[in-house]
Amino acid sequence: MTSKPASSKSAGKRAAEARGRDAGGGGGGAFAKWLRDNKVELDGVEVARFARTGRGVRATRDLRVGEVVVSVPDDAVLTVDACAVKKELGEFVGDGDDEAPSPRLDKELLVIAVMCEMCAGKSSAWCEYLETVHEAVRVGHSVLAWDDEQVTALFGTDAWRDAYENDDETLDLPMMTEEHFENVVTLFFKLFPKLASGLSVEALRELHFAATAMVAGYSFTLGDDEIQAMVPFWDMLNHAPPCEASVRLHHDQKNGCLQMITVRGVKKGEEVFNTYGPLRNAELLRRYGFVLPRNPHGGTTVGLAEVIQAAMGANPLVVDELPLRLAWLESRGLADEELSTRFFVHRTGRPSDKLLIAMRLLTLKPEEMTALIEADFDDEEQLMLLEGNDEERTEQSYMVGASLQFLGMYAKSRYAESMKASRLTYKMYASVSPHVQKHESIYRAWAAAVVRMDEQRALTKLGRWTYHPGRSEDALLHAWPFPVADEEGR
Ligand SMILES: C[S@@+](CC[C@H](N)C(=O)[O-])C[C@H]1O[C@@H](n2cnc3c(N)ncnc32)[C@H](O)[C@@H]1O
Repeated sequence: MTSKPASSKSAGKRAAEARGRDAGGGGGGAFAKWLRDNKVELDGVEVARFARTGRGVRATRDLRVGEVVVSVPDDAVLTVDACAVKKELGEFVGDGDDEAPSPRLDKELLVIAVMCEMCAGKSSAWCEYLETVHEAVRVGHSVLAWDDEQVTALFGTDAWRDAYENDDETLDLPMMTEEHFENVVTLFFKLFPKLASGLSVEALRELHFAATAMVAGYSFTLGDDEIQAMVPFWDMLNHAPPCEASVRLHHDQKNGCLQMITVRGVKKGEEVFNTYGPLRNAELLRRYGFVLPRNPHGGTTVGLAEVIQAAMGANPLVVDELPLRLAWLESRGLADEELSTRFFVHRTGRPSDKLLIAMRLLTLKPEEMTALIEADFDDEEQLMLLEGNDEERTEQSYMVGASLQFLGMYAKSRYAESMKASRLTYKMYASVSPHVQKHESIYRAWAAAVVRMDEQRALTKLGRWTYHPGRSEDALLHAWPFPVADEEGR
């Protein structure tokens, strides 16, 4: 786990940051000139500051649905293909035609591209744009800038796990940042030392953290080819949940530009929102460094190890047959050797279908497990027998329910603070601003409490969901999945 200690910043740097925070407006005249020079067209919108969301985009007149309010020429967009070190990045990864594309590498290459453009300073075609983004990231709350004590408040949350432990290739940045620096970035700059412009390893590390936060918080994934891109001005819009967003994004192939088109009317003076997706607070915090106190998207995940522990609470016999049962789950894509599989619990407490299947399997009696293994899934009669008679189903659903109760309890003990303490922190600091420098630590403690509370609530509700009087056996006993994952090539 890594974090850049905020406390190590010099007083001068802090003062400069405070000035940046107080500067208001839209990143200064240099950025505005850069937008004009690069033919970025704005119609009815401008950069402005808002009390709740900080810098964002404001409507300068009433906007109707279907208007193109921002148009960014393709060649103003920063991608690996457009950057000044395209050739070097190509050499670094090889032509790679035979290899499966790695979604993680695409993002990591854009981070290196951003680093090289920043090292190039004024000679970069994106200089003033990147400076504006860099300044925002320096005064923002990317988890990469949290010190060790601040990070501790996130222990047990999905935000913490995905930022520091999860090595799933498809996850968005930031993830495994320190490993990326050691294993990819240092190799690149060893191969092309001139591109580092004489920066020491430590300075490169710091630049890498900044570039990672910039790509994590500001980049877009474009088109069916999923090209990673920094799109100037598009990235000035703040986030709202999908149902509240004011614009959609569109590539106008004919005119070679990226457009932002309104999907709802916006009154003059109001903020224009993009949506970064249906994201929970754990994701908003990890990727962008902020949370929404009233976020319609929530829930949490539980790990396979927690699921096994809970199942063993209800059915101690699982211990003897664990390898067999895990192999069955693995064959259905519901487990893995490292026990890193995770299962979703909805914000209402509803467990995912996969979690219900795993629990049912882990709490079966040994003879029921044998029948399941021997079942011919093509034989409907056998399948009906497998589903059991009324008495067996009542017993199975009781076992699933009991294990889910244990699961809620066990999983809640993984957090740094109890739910009561999280709620207290949340209430105490409810009016804290993310944009005031002296609130930096308090905002981070508050944001961590919001993330914990969302997750702890979902786990508490998991217990209530399970024993809701209206819950039927069928809701607890998910049908056995067929076919086997391997046979389907999944
Ligand atoms: C793509 S940028 C948007 C422009 C950014 N506000 C700026 O000044 O450069 C994403 C960053 O904006 C901030 N942000 C976006 N949506 C927000 C919201 N609804 N509330 C608070 N901050 C938000 C977060 O700091 C996030 O990392």
